[in-house]
Amino acid sequence: MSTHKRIYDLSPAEAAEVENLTLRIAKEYSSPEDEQLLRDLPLLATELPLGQRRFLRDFALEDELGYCVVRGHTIDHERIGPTPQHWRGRPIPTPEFPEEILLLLHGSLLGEPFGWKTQQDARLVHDIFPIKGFETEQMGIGSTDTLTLHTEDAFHPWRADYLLLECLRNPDEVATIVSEPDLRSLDPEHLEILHEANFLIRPDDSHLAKHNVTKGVDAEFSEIAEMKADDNRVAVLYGSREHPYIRIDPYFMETPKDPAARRALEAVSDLLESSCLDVALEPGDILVINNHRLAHGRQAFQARYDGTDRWLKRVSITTDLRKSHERRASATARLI
Ligand SMILES: NC(=[NH2+])NCCC[C@H](N)C(=O)O
Ligand SMILES: O=C(O)CCC(=O)C(=O)O
Ligand SMILES: [Fe+2]
Repeated sequence: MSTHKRIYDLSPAEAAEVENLTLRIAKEYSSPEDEQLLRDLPLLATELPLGQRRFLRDFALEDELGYCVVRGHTIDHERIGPTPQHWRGRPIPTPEFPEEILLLLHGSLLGEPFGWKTQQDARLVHDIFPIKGFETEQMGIGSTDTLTLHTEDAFHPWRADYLLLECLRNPDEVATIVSEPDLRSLDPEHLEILHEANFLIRPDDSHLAKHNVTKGVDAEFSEIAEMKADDNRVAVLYGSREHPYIRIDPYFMETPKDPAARRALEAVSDLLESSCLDVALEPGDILVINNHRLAHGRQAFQARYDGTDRWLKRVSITTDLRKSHERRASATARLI
């Protein structure tokens, strides 16, 4: 059992300190994509309270828990304004640039922020809010259907090591679903099969060309299209046998033809479903997800579309930028 605490609650004094820090940094840089900001993040993060930094570092090093929450940041609802209708066409920087910096500072204590050329028009920090017309989609912008349990970008070998979700607004207390299964409870025969490369995980719909207007990334979208049909089988469990890591997104996986593989996938999917917990994020919470241990999703809800909708910010963090070198434009570029 891990000794790491699940929640770090900032004191009011710490929250004020952090707010001043992010407001100051926002004046010194131009946007979340500002290359100088990305270079400076770990240097700037040393100004976060020590307890907060230690909490994140311990979470990462112990590598036991699937998630933790840093709670108590101040969100200035006046300044950030209403929840937008779409993530496209926002001003640069956005009014919530200080909140984006806050998310990036947390990420920089765990690794390097990166983004996808094929997702949210290649932006580094993503918006998660309901968008009209996408209600029933299996994407963060959906609402009326449960967002089914998944590893973020499970299909991709360069998926995030950590995924950070920051809550700006959540008036209806819509829960993020977390599932941290005790994989050791699985049948040894299933465990064996899940550790072998038997499974096809397809790209999810957020990476489709039709949801993006980014120019000059035809090669990347073609690659996604190929990954929808290839025969690149992967293991669902990996790492140690005693405390395995998991990559899974049952909704976007193919049912294995082999009956034993099919039964093993069903068993781990059932275990995931029976290990679910609701975490309703509060404004000022940052949910830190260990993307090798936790599967996550979101409860269904009714969107308001009146500027008061639930609004999260999301960023992907890698501990190893080098593995995606071939796809990044330069050593310091963040888009893959
Ligand atoms: N089971 C799923 N719904 N998987 C896809 C997850 C949503 C996706 N990560 C997005 O950005 O919208
Ligand atoms: O809205 C949430 O709480 C989670 C969203 C999510 O998992 C996603 O967009 O991939
Ligand atoms: Fe997700």
